[in-house]
Amino acid sequence: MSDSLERLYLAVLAAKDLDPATSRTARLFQRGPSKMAKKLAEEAIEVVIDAVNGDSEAVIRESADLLYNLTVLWASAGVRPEDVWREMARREDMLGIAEKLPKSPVKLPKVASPRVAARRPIVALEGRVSRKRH
Ligand SMILES: N=c1c2ncn([C@@H]3O[C@H](COP(=O)(O)OP(=O)(O)OP(=O)(O)O)[C@@H](O)[C@H]3O)c2ncn1[C@@H]1O[C@H](COP(=O)(O)O)[C@@H](O)[C@H]1O
Repeated sequence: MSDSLERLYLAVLAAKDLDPATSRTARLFQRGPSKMAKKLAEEAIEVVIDAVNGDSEAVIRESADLLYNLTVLWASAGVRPEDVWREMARREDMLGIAEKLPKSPVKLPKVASPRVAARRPIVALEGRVSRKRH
């Protein structure tokens, strides 16, 4: 996956200075970051709609369009795929540390914290509302 995104990113860089009349990518670079952002958002919304409609084939197609538009915005913003991979690796490392936390049960404080106490009336209210509905 990261290999094909890197190839796509390089293809986008190679196309950005082509003739906007023949290259979609060059056209997006000519129109600038706000147009790129709009296209990216449109593709994201299409993925969301297709997912909600249960159309997995369309989700796959629109996801590929979404990734293309994401690489265009990265290129415009001076962000390289490896910058994103580094951030992902950093997060994986953090999760790795979390997994190494002691597995013995954590003792809860005897007195509920103010946050938990403050939530109690809301829970009771929710209970009353749902009883009225039935
Ligand atoms: N990989 C892609 C790629 N994937 C998806 N798209 C998108 O293809 C979609 C086109 O689908 P449609 O014809 O249905 O167009 P549309 O969304 O209805 O309408 P518009 O996007 O034209 O407004 C657009 O949303 C593009 O954003 C891509 N456009 C270009 N590339 C690659 O980008 C490189 C540069 O290509 P050019 O931009 O053509 O120079 C090449 O390697 C291309 O293969």
